[in-house]
Amino acid sequence: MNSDLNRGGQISDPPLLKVEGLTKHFIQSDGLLDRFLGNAETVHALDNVDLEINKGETFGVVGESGCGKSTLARTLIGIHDATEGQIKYSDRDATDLSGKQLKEYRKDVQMIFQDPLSSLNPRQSVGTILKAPMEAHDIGDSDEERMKRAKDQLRRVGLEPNHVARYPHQFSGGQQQRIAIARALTLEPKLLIADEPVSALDVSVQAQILELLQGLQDELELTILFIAHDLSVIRYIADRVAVMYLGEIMELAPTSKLFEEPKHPYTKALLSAVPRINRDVREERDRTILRGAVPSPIDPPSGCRFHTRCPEIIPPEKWSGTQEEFKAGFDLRTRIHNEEIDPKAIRTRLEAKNENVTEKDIKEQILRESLPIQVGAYPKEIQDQFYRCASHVIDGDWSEAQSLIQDTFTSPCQQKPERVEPSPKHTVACLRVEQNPPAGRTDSSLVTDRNS
Ligand SMILES: Nc1ncnc2c1ncn2[C@@H]1O[C@H](COP(=O)(O)OP(=O)(O)OP(=O)(O)O)[C@@H](O)[C@H]1O
Repeated sequence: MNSDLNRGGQISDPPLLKVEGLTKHFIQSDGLLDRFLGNAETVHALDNVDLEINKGETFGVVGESGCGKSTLARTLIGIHDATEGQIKYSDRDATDLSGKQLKEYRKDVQMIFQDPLSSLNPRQSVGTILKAPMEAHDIGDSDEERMKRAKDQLRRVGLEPNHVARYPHQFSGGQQQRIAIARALTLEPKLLIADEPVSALDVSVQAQILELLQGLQDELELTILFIAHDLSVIRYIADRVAVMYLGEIMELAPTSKLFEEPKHPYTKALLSAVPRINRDVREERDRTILRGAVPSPIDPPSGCRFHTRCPEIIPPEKWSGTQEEFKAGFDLRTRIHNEEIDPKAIRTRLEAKNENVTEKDIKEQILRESLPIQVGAYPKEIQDQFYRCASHVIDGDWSEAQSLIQDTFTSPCQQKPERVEPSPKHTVACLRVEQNPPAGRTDSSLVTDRNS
């Protein structure tokens, strides 16, 4: 963290890195024939990501496994080609560099990884490992000078200069990460991309590496893009944070703002799972358990990608029940959409207890298992609709079941939300959040208004 920044990167310089509409799709197939026959699938690893990283700040990216954090890092550094979008580095388009400028970008932007050992050649001594990038970039006039620089970097990261003679396996995990950091520093980078650099380490070692990175940042005026799934690590190190879900940024804010006034329901759910650090502060936060698995990035939900799991999904204008009832019905809709109900298995389970199982029993059991609240809570016409859906599921007629339930359970959240700025430097992609809300108005009051 840069102490000169007021935790939010409020500086007037142009950003060091500016990303606009960055998209990375992977084509997944079993081979050329699949591609030829059109059987290949598209993995939406990253979609339409916009962000700016200011000089000297630590920009955090957080999200669950598979949300696209590493893809973002690897696309920024050029390991993956972007499918669409722009990466501007010091006002130059980094997706379109060649020759000297490309070499300069590759020198300026360095990366460290979660597992340092896999990025360190086990057959090379630490000295050889540290000299290699200098050789590739013509840094240092002689081998002696490069070796001297390698020793200086080892000292800088808290290791001994004579460690140049040792091999990676002779070090602990924390020391290996220090070697990886030293190697990145040999090129005097301006931006260090750290992809989960502490998540494989013991907690005490994690703290040492985080302190080392902070010290290096102050000493070398480094800009850091820090990727983690651990919110407490991000809270400790980052000036600003982007929260990712299924390849998209849901919320981006200065760290203190994000932790104290999260706006997006996904951020709120993530934060609710973090144990309270300050036990003196009686700030009770109920844990939000998100129902359902993260959807596949091959077929991500339309609109807000979080809507299928969102505890605050917005009912349509015509909905006259409660939000909780709508949410439960929408959960059933999602299970039917994903064909996640197995009526044969339900029948077998029921028959193990009772010989005379009727279709009505199976329908009731389907609704007991897949509708999070009791069917009796709904008006008669919706109950009838649920039973008809269950009949179609038993018949294997998924498309009938799907179109029947989507008539009632359709949400405005299935449309892409605009990004809004509820306060300066804080952007959120959620229909519940208003641009510059008037003082005293909470986001959840929107729901009340809709349903009143
Ligand atoms: N080379 C690839 N080919 C196909 N799919 C990929 C490739 N790399 C990543 N993906 C997919 O893209 C999605 C995003 O992966 P990514 O590794 O960026 O997520 P992540 O947030 O870094 O997760 P983790 O913390 O587990 O590494 C995942 O569904 C992943 O399976």
